[in-house]
Parts: sequence; structure tokens; C-alpha cells
Amino acid sequence: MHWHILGAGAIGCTWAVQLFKSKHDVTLILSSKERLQQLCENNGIVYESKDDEAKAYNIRAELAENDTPIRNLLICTKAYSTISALQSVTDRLSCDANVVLLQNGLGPQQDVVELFPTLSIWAATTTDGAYLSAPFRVVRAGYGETLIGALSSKAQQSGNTLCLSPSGDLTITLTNDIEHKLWCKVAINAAINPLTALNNCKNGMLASDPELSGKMLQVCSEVEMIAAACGQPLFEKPLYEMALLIARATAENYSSMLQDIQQKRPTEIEQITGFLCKKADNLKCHTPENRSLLQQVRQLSLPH
Ligand SMILES: NC(=O)C1=CN([C@@H]2O[C@H](COP(=O)(O)OP(=O)(O)OC[C@H]3O[C@@H](n4cnc5c(N)ncnc54)[C@H](OP(=O)(O)O)[C@@H]3O)[C@@H](O)[C@H]2O)C=CC1
Ligand SMILES: CC(C)(CO)C(=O)C(=O)O
Repeated sequence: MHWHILGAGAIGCTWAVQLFKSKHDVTLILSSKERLQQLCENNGIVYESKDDEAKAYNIRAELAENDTPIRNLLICTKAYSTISALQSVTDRLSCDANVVLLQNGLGPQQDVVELFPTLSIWAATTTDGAYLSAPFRVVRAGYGETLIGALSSKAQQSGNTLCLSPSGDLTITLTNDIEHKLWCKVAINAAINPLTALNNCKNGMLASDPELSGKMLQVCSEVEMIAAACGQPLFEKPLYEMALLIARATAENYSSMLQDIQQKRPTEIEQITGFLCKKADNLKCHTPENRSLLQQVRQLSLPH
């Protein structure tokens, strides 16, 4: 199976290597000639993990302007780039193409389904962890699970025909309720990411500092109210208990939002808290804690 991957960051490089190792044909679609040159100088993607020493994988790459058809596309950009990334290659998609969106946050996935109603759109959410130690040098930091499910009606009608597994060290599970899984992930990210970003602290502090735990409790109650009003009840346990569990399990981690701010990159705040606040506005729900976090993180986030 031939997979094109748009977004050769930490997650895109991880997937490229794992699909390549599982004998899929893989082509990266890069954003510029400079990035093609970088990949070439790197001798491909260098991948390392606790089980594998650093090793280079010679993975093919091209620009969006190339005109070969795309049958399977995985988009692993940040959520704010999903739509423009997809638009850069839409004229190359074959009529039966599968498009998989692997991003944190919510909003772009639904926008893509609306903008491209005839495409077979899938969404994915992952608890894997990876980071780049340099361009195209990826370190697999955590082994989690990736849930994938059909989002558009065309994907739903096609059944579970997505050919992604077996895919090396990735644990991939198909789900028929991906929207709910995306809501659960966005709720956890809304509980943890803005507070750690604004307080410049590791995730564990949200569980150990009573003042921060109190704020997280308020954030969680508002998020639960919005989710319920949108017909998306979250976990069996209260969101606050789930967020505390995850903050403790990832106590030594810096959230992705804090890392984005520290490294002067745009954040995904609009697709996390921004998405929830927009829903709250439409439903006339009062969500002062999330609104305040949204405004404060906006001030620290670089525009994209
Ligand atoms: N890293 C992790 O451990 C986890 C990440 N996630 C989520 O996965 C998603 C991806 O994260 P991550 O890999 O860390 O992000 P990165 O920022 O590392 O990678 C994003 C990549 O997308 C590329 N890109 C953006 N627009 C385009 C375009 N139009 N054409 C080609 N390439 C493009 C960027 O390349 P360029 O710089 O050349 O523009 C960049 O390399 C995010 O939503 C994140 O929240 C979820 C769980 C864990
Ligand atoms: C779960 C959490 C908060 C772990 O750091 C995360 O997904 C993130 O940082 O974006």
C-alpha cells in the first residue's frame, strides 16, 4: 500500500518509519526545496527509541506540486495547518483516496468533512509520544495507542477498509466512534495544557499544587458541561479525576502547549480551548475559566 505523509514532524517521521518498516510504500510531502535538501543531507529520517539505536531510513520525499496521484494520505501537521496542507494536494487525490487526519484538537476535522464532502476522511488520535532532536531526527519517547475511525459518510460506507496495520511499533485500533475519542482527548488537553503553559510547570504540578488543582477542577466542570450540551458525555469517571490521573502519569512531562510557547512556536489553543469556547458561545454556556485561559494563552502564542 502506498502512503503519502504530509507533515514530517515528530509524529509524521515516526509514522513514516513504522509504515516503511512494515513494507508500505511511503512518500513524504515536504513544504519546501530546503526541507528536501535537509532530508537528503540527513540520509533520510533518523529514528531512535528505547528498543532501537538511532538508524537512518531512506524515505522518498517530494513537494506538493508533484503530479503523481495520491491514494492514501496521512496528515500529521499541527491542527492549525491541516486545511492548508490538504488544500496543497487536493488536485492529486484519486477519487477513491483515503485521507487520515492525525492531530490534537477539534474543529479542522469537521471543517475538512464540510469542505470536501466527497472524500473518504478518517480521523485519528494518539497517546504515542515523539519529539525531534533535529530536523528529520525523531526520538520515540512514549508508546501509546492510536485510535482511527471513519469521519465522513464515504469513509463510513467503505467499512474498515483502511490498510494501516500491521505497522511496526505502532498500536493501531479502529474505532467506530472516533468523534467521541477526539472529544475525550480535547477535554484532557483543555484541562492540562493551558494551565501548564501559563504556569510554566510540568504536568505533575497540576496534581500536587492545591491552587492549580482547584483551577483544573473549574476548567473540567466547564468542559464537561459543554461536552454534555453537545451530546458528547466524556468518561465514566469525572473529567477532573481523569485529568488528575493523566497529570500524575505524565508528571515529569512538559505539555505540548508549554513546549510550543517555550520554543516560540504557534500553539494549538484555538483547536483546544478555542474550539470549546466557540461551542459554549453557540450554546450560551457560561465558561469564565476556559475563556480566561484562552485569552491568556493567545497573548503568549505566536500567530500562525
Ligand atoms: N509529538 C507528539 O508526541 C504528539 C503529537 N500529537 C499531535 O500530532 C500533531 C503533529 O504533532 P508533531 O508531529 O509533534 O508536530 P510538528 O510540529 O513536529 O510537525 C508538524 C509538521 O508539519 C509540517 N507542515 C505544516 N504544514 C505543512 C504543509 N502545508 N506541507 C508540508 N508540511 C507541513 C511542518 O513542516 P515545516 O516546518 O516544513 O512547515 C512540521 O514538520 C499535532 O496536532 C500534535 O498535537 C499528539 C500526540 C503526541
Ligand atoms: C496528555 C498531554 C497533556 C501530555 O503531556 C498531552 O497530550 C499534551 O501535552 O499535548
